[in-house]
Amino acid sequence: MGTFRIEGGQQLSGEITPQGAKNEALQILCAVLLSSEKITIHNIPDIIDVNKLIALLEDLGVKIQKRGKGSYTFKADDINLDYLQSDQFKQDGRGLRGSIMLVGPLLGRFGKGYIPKPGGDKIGRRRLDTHFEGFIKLGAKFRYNREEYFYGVEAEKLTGTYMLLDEASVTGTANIVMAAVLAEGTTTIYNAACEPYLQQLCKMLNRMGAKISGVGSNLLIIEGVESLGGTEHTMLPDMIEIGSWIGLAAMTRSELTIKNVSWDDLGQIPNAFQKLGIKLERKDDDIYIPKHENGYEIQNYIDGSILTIADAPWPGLTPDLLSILLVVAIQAKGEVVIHQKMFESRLFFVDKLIDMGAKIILCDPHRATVIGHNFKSTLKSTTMVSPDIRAGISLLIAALSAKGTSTIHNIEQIDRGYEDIDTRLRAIGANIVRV
Ligand SMILES: CC(=O)N[C@H]1[C@@H](OP(=O)(O)OP(=O)(O)OC[C@H]2O[C@@H](n3ccc(=O)[nH]c3=O)[C@H](O)[C@@H]2O)O[C@H](CO)[C@@H](O)[C@@H]1O
Ligand SMILES: C=C(OP(=O)(O)O)C(=O)O
Repeated sequence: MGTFRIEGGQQLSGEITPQGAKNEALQILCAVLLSSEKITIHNIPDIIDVNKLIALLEDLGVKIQKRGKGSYTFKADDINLDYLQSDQFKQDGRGLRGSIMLVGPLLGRFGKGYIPKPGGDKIGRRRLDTHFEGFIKLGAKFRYNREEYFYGVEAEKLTGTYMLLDEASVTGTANIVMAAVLAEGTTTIYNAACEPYLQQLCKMLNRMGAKISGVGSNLLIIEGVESLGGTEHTMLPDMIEIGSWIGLAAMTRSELTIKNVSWDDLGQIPNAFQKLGIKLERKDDDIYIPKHENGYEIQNYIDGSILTIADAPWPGLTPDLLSILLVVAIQAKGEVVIHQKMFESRLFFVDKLIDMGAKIILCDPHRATVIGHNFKSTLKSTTMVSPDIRAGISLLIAALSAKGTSTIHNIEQIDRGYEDIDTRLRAIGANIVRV
């Protein structure tokens, strides 16, 4: 179990460049299974989850070459489907959430796809019904081995159809799209998720010869094609990492520039931080955050009632930033309710923040009220364990703002989504070491 030691209370300054998007990378990497031709991908983040998925693809027989930092070529012209039944796969496939998206492309191209119950954050129930209901609608037979937690779908052929998803699942939509692009006839997916991750996936698939329309909306229409070719693709910057840097700047009262953020793909994210009173300036495609010497004040609603920040399927606010917004609110002037609607166990980490001196009431597993300090009192340093990726980065931000030396254990949870975080933090003046 890795550990960070952090000497808090420093003001940071400088520029930071976001890594390629983790959740986009997990979709795009699975899509390389859809073609026997060469696919080149750039801006792949060097993080634990992505590296685990690349290793899984290699074990499946995909020929992979590293071309430079973050750039790889993939050629899936000789796939070893027997590997999918091996104990090794049953072990490694569990290592991350994103591996679930191997199933759709395997089913679409080879008529069968298997996966052990995938891993990822333990942040409440994470069901897979939407994925498998979609595959079944396309004509696949579903089987589930309860003893081994092993899922499988098989089909002689997939046939396009209309489907209304029971929820706008991000990985579920990606999975079904990747199966449907090679189905016979037209598939219509209503209540599709439409995050930039999915938009990027659909654009890449269209460049490979797929026929997907409605990209960016919750109604996707996919005309099946016989086969797909090669392409080149570049990942967008990671919007959750961008939000994490905004939170860090505000909470440590630092002046930071976040480079090349792809503003137009950030949706509600800048707005959510601005509602907490944080000043952001758009400079070309960068975000400039000035030093908040006089703090930041939470905006109430027009009628004067207390602000609620809640997640919603895109184009609503992504749930992956709520833990960070919650931490930032600790030093704001005013009060806010953070309502995490999607996940059931993602707010329990606030106990640690309360130990550090934060004024937070956990109303129920989904809602926390934060009463801001307005920098009148500093958080106390402490020792903590990172429970999940976003709680981990939030605790790290809290530690960087606190007085004294804090220790964070289980930092693998942070490393699974943030590339070289300690080195990049030291480059802007943070006092953090990996021990
Ligand atoms: C690898 C990856 O891409 N992970 C992301 C993906 O996970 P993932 O694709 O696993 O998450 P889903 O979109 O399937 O659902 C997330 C949770 O939200 C609930 N839900 C979802 C849609 C909806 O309309 N209503 C609703 O309540 C689901 O029941 C589930 O508990 O999307 C999540 C939601 O943005 C993000 O937190 C994860 O970082
Ligand atoms: C919940 C997340 O990731 P995963 O779906 O991989 O667990 C996340 O990125 O915040």
